[in-house]
Amino acid sequence: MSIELTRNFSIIAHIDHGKTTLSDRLLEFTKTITERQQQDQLLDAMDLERERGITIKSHPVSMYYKAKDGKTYQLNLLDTPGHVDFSYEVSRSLAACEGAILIVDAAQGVEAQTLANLHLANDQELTIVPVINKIDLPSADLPKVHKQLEDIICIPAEDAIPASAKAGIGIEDILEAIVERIPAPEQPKDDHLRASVFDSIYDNFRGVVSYVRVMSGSMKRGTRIKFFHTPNTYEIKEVGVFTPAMTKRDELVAGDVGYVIANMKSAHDVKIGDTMTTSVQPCPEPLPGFKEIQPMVFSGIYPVDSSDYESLKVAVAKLQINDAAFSFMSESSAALGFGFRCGFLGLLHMEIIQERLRREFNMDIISTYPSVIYEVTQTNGEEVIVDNPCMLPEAQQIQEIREPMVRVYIMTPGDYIGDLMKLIMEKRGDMENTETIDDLRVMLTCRMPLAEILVDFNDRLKSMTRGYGSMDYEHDGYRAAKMVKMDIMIAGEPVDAFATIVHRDKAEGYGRKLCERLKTVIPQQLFVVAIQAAIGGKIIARESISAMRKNVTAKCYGGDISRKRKLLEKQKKGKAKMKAIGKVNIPQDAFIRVLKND
Ligand SMILES: Nc1nc2c(ncn2[C@@H]2O[C@H](COP(=O)(O)OP(=O)(O)OP(=O)(O)O)[C@@H](O)[C@H]2O)c(=O)[nH]1
Repeated sequence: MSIELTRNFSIIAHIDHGKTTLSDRLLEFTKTITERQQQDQLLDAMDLERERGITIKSHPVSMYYKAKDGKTYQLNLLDTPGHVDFSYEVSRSLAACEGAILIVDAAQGVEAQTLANLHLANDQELTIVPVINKIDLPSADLPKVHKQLEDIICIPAEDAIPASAKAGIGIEDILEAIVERIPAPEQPKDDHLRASVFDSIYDNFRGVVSYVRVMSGSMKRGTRIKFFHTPNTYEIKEVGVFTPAMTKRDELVAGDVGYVIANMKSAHDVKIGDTMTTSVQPCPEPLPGFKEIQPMVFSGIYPVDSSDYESLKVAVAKLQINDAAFSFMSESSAALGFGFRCGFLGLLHMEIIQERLRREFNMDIISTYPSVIYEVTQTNGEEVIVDNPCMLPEAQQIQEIREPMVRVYIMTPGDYIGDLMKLIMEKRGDMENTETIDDLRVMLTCRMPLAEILVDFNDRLKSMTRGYGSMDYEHDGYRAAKMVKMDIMIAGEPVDAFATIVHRDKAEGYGRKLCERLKTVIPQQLFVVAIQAAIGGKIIARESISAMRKNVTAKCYGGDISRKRKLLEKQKKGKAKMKAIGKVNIPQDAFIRVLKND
């Protein structure tokens, strides 16, 4: 297919505005996929994605469309993950396109994620084709959405294509707009191979499959390739396109979107955003935009039963071969035994990995409170990066601690602004902008510490706005803050699994909460147990559990010795599941309960 007849595009949208439904309709209309296949494809999707109703990852697809001008075009649709954890992948997919369809729900209007996605598309200077979806809904309000497009996004309302992905309205108009409005890929300036790797998956049988957009040159089976950010060279075993199944082709040329299989054995052999070129005649410099993926959120993962350590090690290593964004290192904790310190792109990524360990590997795991990365300047001038509260240098050795920040976009009905501003302040955020979107809604922009939105910010936003508020965020550098390490001591012994880095002003409140919660999960002992929160040796919160003599046989009056024995047996078993912290026995699930509840 000649380059003038190729169009590369993505679909961007707020969650639930109809991206998946529209993609399916485009595939159906171009007869790329039959209804029967569509069902199969749905069955193939990861369980997790279906349960959560979000698309985490999906394949690009090539379709052929005979346009009204009589010519047949190859349209390559690159899907983008719809979550900020994967925003680097989104930016690489967008960089491989010339245009994007921007879907806006006719009833809901522009949302926070619509804007965040649009920023990413504008950064890549893509041609935007706005589509107003769900016009079949009785609550659809086209004039309102038109006004929002003009006021907020600065797109002329007449450019927007009214559509219903569900009812099949406007599908042909969208395809025509892709052909007419989105430019063909640029003619390459020379013949050097330059292919941008925008995603990769790991296949148990074929190893790494790289998804690429070829910018110039060509490649086929036998071509020797190399990258700019990994050292090795590889020989290509197979190239092909997505129809949507992987379909072998003789060659990929400039303008094409397809896949490359070379003998790469681990997800770490190829980095997303890197440039693939030939090893014999490499292009002089890489394509722009590469970034090393940095994990932003860390958590310890431990086997509940310490004899499962080896199996857990095998499981995390397997996951890492699949997922280059996931990292781990062994660590040990006095409270939890041997386990791993794991790095994730964000909270959703963390949950996905934990779920996969549970489901695919049948691991019974416990994870510690998530932590972000802190940059620490020590008094001796040395810089250290801290991802584990236990590794924070002593207070007197610290000159400055900087924490990661995010810029948050919040869309909310105007009535809740007051409450939301309070929440933002409580979370140590700074308001940057308030903009009226329409008669009902307002968009707030603020800068907040990443650590503050990690756990419950979105939930509180949702409940505060009765579900009408939406948010999205992007990473925005580091800022100095008064962070301190808070220890939790049980009967005088610090328990490393509960150590956290908190803001000095919030330490008391958080310490009190943790102590109260621990009090409810630690069983009474034969002596009084003190639960204390401390900063650098100074106690800031305290609870105590009164002593009790536990006599399990008390209920068995008199005779029945076998029943007595049974109860004693049971008590012994119960003891085995306890973890001894100093002289206090803490039930294993106490950690789970306390850490989970947050
Ligand atoms: N009434 C109506 N409903 C639609 C239309 N398009 C999609 N929907 C419904 O809206 C819901 C969300 O659609 P999806 O296509 O899954 O949304 P999405 O944007 O792909 O969501 P993510 O994959 O989570 O980003 C589904 O229940 C669809 O059936 C439409 O044109 N009209």
